[in-house]
Amino acid sequence: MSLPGPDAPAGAPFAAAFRLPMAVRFRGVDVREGVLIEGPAGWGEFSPFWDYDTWRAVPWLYAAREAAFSGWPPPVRDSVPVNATVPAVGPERAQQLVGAAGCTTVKVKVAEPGQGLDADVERVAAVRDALGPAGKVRVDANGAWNAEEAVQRIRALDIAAGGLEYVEQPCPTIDELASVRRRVHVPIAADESVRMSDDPLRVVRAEAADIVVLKVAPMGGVASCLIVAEQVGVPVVVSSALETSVGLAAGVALAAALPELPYACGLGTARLLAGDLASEPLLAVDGQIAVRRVSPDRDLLTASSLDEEGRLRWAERLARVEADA
Ligand SMILES: O=C(O)CCC(=O)C1=CC=C[C@@H](O)[C@@H]1C(=O)O
Ligand SMILES: [Mg+2]
Repeated sequence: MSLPGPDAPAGAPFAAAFRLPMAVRFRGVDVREGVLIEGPAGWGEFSPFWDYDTWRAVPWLYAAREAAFSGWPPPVRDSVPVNATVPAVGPERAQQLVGAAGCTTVKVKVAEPGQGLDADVERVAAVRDALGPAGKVRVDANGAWNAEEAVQRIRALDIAAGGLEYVEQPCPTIDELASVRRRVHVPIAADESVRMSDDPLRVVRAEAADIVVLKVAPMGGVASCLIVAEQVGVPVVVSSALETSVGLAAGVALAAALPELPYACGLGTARLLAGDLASEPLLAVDGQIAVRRVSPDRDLLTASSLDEEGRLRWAERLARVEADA
């Protein structure tokens, strides 16, 4: 089995597997891989991380098919505000990233395996320093802390930041999030508790989150995220799944279609990749990304295409996910 390519029979959707190195290691990932598919509505990206099993990758396929075959609801704004995203790097590199991004909101990764609270405090303080007093600093712990650790660390990071906008997923479980939320004044945002759950509204019913993070690919597309946003009853933050600009365009479409957009979106992640598939990547200018569709550049796609072994790996994965979809 292999992926259909430019030589596929007439009428078959074009699909191409890609591999792009990250500019900075992020969530343990050094390389992004995936498949682009083309349909009558445009291009979609299917790029579930390899730690997503077949069942968890199904929503990524729905999101890619929506982009390629159905399209997205009309936008209500023509640009969306984004945050800069700072991985678990040292304080100097963190300041460089903040300076290069030109955003007034920054999300800082904390609780990286192998690092301690000191490194987080240093990074967060450096980001505040680079941003100035008017900017907003949020942190994301990816569920690494237990409730007790979370309470202590959030207090320390809130001081280092001179005030945190919110803390994303401090603990893994909804019960822990609820307990932490009762004990700190920093707002709690739920990410994994929403995108990895079979019931994305449970976290809010349990009064465990002030804010909900929505990611188009792991949540099955723009339309399904809009339904969650409508039902959830708390503000939402649209964020990426580290896609190329082709996939990021779906997140931008969601942010563009939401009736309210009170927070900067975590969609400024094209900068975390060392390359892209579009000749004009979805990069923020003055902290804003313009709302538009993105098509890959054929030469960039060819330059980033996977080798035979990689194409086979993705063709097999796609077939497994399609069988479950
Ligand atoms: O929200 C952002 O600023 C960028 C996106 C981001 O942080 C993430 C994207 C993809 C995978 C996740 O581990 C990570 C997150 O936890 O939110
Ligand atoms: Mg997160």
